Amino acid sequence: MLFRQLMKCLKQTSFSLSDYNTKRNFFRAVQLQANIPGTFVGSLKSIVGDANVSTADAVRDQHGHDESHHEVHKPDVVVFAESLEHVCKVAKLCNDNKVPLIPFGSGTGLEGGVNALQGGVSLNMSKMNQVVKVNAEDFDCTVQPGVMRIALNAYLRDTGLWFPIDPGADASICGMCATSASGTNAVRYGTMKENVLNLQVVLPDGRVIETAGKGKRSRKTSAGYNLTNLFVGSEGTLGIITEATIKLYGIPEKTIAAVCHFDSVQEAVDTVVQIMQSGISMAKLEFLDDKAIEAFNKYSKFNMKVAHSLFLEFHGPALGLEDQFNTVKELITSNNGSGLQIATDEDERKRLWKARHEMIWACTALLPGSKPYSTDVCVPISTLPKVIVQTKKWIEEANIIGPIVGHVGDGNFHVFFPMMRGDKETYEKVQDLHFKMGFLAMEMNGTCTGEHGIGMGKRKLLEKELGPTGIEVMKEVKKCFDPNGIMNPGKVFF
Ligand SMILES: Cc1cc2c(cc1C)N(C[C@H](O)[C@H](O)[C@H](O)COP(=O)(O)OP(=O)(O)OC[C@H]1O[C@@H](n3cnc4c(N)ncnc43)[C@H](O)[C@@H]1O)c1[nH]c(=O)[nH]c(=O)c1N2
Ligand SMILES: CC(C)C(=O)C(=O)O
Ligand SMILES: [Mn+2]
Repeated sequence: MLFRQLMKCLKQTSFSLSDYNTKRNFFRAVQLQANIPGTFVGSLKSIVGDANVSTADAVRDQHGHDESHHEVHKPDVVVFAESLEHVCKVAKLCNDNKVPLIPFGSGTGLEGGVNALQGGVSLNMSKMNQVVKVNAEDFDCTVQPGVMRIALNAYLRDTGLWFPIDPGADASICGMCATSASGTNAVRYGTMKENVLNLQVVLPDGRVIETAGKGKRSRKTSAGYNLTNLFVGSEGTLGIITEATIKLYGIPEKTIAAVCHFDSVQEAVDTVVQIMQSGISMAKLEFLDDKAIEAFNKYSKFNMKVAHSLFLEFHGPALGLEDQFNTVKELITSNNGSGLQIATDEDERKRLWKARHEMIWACTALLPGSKPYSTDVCVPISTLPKVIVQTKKWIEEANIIGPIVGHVGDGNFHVFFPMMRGDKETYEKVQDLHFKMGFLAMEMNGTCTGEHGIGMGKRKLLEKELGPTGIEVMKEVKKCFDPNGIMNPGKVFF
C-alpha cells in the first residue's frame, strides 16, 4: 500500500499544492535519522581529534538549519575539519558506512541547504580558513573553504584588488561556490559561475580532484568537460569543496550611487530594461517597491519618499562615468522618474547599501516576532515588468505582507514574506504564491531560482523546470560522483 502510494506520487506529472504537502510529509515520514554504527563517532574522533567532534544538542541544532524558514533537521554529529586529510578520511568513513555527509559553510543559505534531512554528519569547514595564494598580477586568488567574503576583501585591500560578488550575507567563499551565489554586483561582475577558475574537491570516496586540473588558473579553457561549473551550484550533493580559485578585480577608481523614485512599478521596471538595453555597464541596479521602501525607512532610519524606487551604482574610471550617469538620468526622466539623488561620499554609499542588504530583516520587522520566508526568481529582462506587476497583484489579492526587492538589472527579484510560526493560513498562501511565481518565471523562459538554489524548498519546481529527462540526467551525474548517495541526501532532488 505504502509502495503504491509512493509510486503514484512519483509518477504524477502535474501537481497541486496539497499534493506537494502530502508528498513532503510522506517522504518525511519514511526518512529516519541515519543509522550510525556504535563505533562510528569513535572513528570520527580518531580522525579529527575529540575536540573536533560534537554530539551536543545545541551544536547539532545550530548545524540543522540555515537562515531560511525551513524547519530544523539536526545532524547526528558535527565534525570540524582542520585539513584536507581530515576531509578525505571523514568522507571515506561516511561512504564506507553509508552515513549522510552534509558540508556546512557558514549556514547563511536560504533554501535549507545544510538541514540534515536524514541525519548523519555535518562537516563544518570553518577551521580551514587560510588564503592559500594571491596572484595579484593575474587578478586571482586561492582560498580554503572557511575563508569568508568580508575577511577576504579585508585581506586583499592593500593589493588594490577585491572580490566583488556580494550576496549581502557574510558567507564562506566555498559556500558561495556551492550555491552559485551572486547578489547586488552580479549585473556587472557576474555570478560565482563566471568567477571560479578552479576548485579542489573531495569526492565521497575520499579521492581529491581539481576540477580544471592541478594548479590550473587560466582565464579560458576548452579542455574537456566543465567540471568546475558542475560543482558551482551543486549544493554539497556531489563532493566537498576544499579550495576555490577565484577571479579578482581592481577596486574601481570612481563609484557613484544614486536613488530615484517612480509612481508605477511599470515605469520603474521599464527604466531598468531600457538602461540594460542601452548597454551601459551598471555595477548595481536594484528595485525596491513602495512596501519595501516603507520597511527600509523604518528599519534603517532613512526618510526616503515612499514610492517604487531604483538604487543604482556605477563603477569605473572617472573619465566617462559621468557620461554614463547622464544617459541613465535621461532614461529616468523619460519614464517619469523623480527625486534623483546621488551619493559619492563613501560613508553615505555604505549606509545605503548596508540598509539594502538588511532588507530581509527590515521586512521581517514589519511583523514583530516573525521569521522571513524569501523567494527568488529570475527572468529574461524584457519580461521583467510583466512578472513583477503580476506578482504584486497576487500579493495584494492574497492580502499578505510581501515587499518586493530585486537585483532587477539581472531580471532577478525576491519577495520577503514575514511569517509567524504556526500561522498555517498565511503559510499556505505564501507557498501558493511561491509556486505561482516559479511557474510564471518558467513560462517567461526564466528560472525558479536565480541565486538561492534548490535546497529542500524548490525540488518540485526544479522537476518542472528541467522536465523528467533533465532530472534523470542530473540524477545520473550525481550517481557517477556519489554512487552511495551520501552527499547531502534529499537536496536538489527528492
Ligand atoms: C541576509 C542574507 C542575504 C542574502 C543571502 C543570505 C542572507 C542570510 N544570500 C544567500 C547566500 O548566498 C548564501 O547564504 C551563501 O552563498 C551560502 O554560503 P554559506 O557559507 O553560508 O553556505 P551554507 O553553509 O549555508 O551552505 C549552503 C549550501 O552549500 C553547501 N556547502 C557549503 N559549503 C560547502 C563546501 N565547502 N563544499 C560543498 N558544499 C558546501 C551546503 O551543504 C549547503 O547545501 C544571498 N545569496 C545570493 O546569491 N544573493 C543574495 O542577494 C543573497 N542575499
Ligand atoms: C533574499 C535576500 C536575503 C536576498 O537575496 C537579497 O536581499 O537580495
Ligand atoms: Mn538577492
